[in-house]
Amino acid sequence: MVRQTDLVIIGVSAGLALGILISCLIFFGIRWCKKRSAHLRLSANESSVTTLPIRTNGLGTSTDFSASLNSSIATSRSESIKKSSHFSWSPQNKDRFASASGILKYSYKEIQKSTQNFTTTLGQGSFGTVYKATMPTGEVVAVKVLAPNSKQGEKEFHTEVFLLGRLHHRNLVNLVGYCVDKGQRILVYQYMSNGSLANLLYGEEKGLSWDERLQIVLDISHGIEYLHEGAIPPVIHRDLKSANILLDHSMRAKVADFGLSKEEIFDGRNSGLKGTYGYMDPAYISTSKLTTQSDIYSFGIIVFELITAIHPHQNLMEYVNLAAMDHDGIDEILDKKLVGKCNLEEVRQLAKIGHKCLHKSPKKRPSIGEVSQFISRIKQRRQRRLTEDNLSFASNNFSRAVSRLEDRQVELSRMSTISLTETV
Ligand SMILES: Nc1ncnc2c1ncn2[C@@H]1O[C@H](COP(=O)(O)OP(=O)(O)OP(=O)(O)O)[C@@H](O)[C@H]1O
Repeated sequence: MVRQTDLVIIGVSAGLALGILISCLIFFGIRWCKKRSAHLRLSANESSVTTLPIRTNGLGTSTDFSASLNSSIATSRSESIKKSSHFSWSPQNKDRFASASGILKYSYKEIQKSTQNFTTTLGQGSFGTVYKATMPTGEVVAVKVLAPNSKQGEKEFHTEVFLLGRLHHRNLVNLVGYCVDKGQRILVYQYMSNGSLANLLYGEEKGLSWDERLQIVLDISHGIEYLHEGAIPPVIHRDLKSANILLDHSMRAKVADFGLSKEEIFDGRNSGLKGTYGYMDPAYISTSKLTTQSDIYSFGIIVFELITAIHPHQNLMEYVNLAAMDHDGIDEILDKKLVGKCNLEEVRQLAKIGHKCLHKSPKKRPSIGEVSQFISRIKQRRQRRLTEDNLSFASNNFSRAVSRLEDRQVELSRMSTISLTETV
């Protein structure tokens, strides 16, 4: 016969087991629900972002623009996926592509390892510290770690990831990944080995050639053209400046920091004055009305930085206004490193574009598409002139060689006549 105490023990044990089972079911049930709702939220975000259209026509005559636009959007995502050879599309790895258009999501540990425990500092910005990192694929990237005291909130950080994730162009510094882990927020960008335009203009370096400057200003205008005329809704950078233009290994320029700490989707809302002193459109300062034309103003300032190597904080505008009084006024404020090494007519043409961009009235400033066309024309004319110069140099050389040959022939025939006379 079963004793009464045994019955009690069996009853208590069964009760306990049942209790544990029910608690487990509740615990896992809650976790599943949480995961599911997070997943649904993410999917909703993804679809809302990936369906944001990118305009591919009506971009003026900027020749390679729409092609590069289409291909850059289509290929950069799949390339970044393909490039990660260590990475396979398995259900566990699905999380890596949680962001809008497939930019990679990294763990804090991965970032820590790739930056050798955050010892490879590239620089310091208002957002936080930037480190050089080598990813497991061998790809070198720049990693921006949001400072813990940064005003940039969680929500804005995610907006940036979703916004930058959909913007891809050869003249923008692309966002290739991000990390939200262990209370840290990190952005992973393409690495730009030649640093910022500001460093190249104002640093100790030997200086940029006129050819390089023309290519840089055209690259910048193409980057802005994509933001203003390629993206829907248009994206206003709001902080264009030489410090935010980065250069890659072949000195091609890319616009950086777009939207990092600025609300930039054009929605007509007034979200407070944002930008950098010296680059900010005076019309925007006085009216608080934000349009793409404010970026054109800042671009105009960069044009004159490239011509003069005078920083806007060193009275650049005063020099520029004085120079505007004469046809050749700009010659007086030309960067010393360019004197005698550039075509002054081209400098004046570029300065003319710069002046148009700085027009007091935003409506009278050219669109970025027009700016790109003006600069392209200067480059094309330059190219033609250089080719003609080369041809005429080659033909001069040829005529000199021919005349030397003729002289030689005369000399030879003269010598043979002399030797004949001597024999006779
Ligand atoms: N993608 C990159 N590749 C290489 N270097 C970079 C990259 N991004 C930033 N840097 C370097 O890191 C430094 C800090 O950059 P960051 O963009 O954070 O600040 P900033 O633009 O100089 O200033 P702010 O954030 O105040 O506008 C700069 O000197 C820049 O040269």
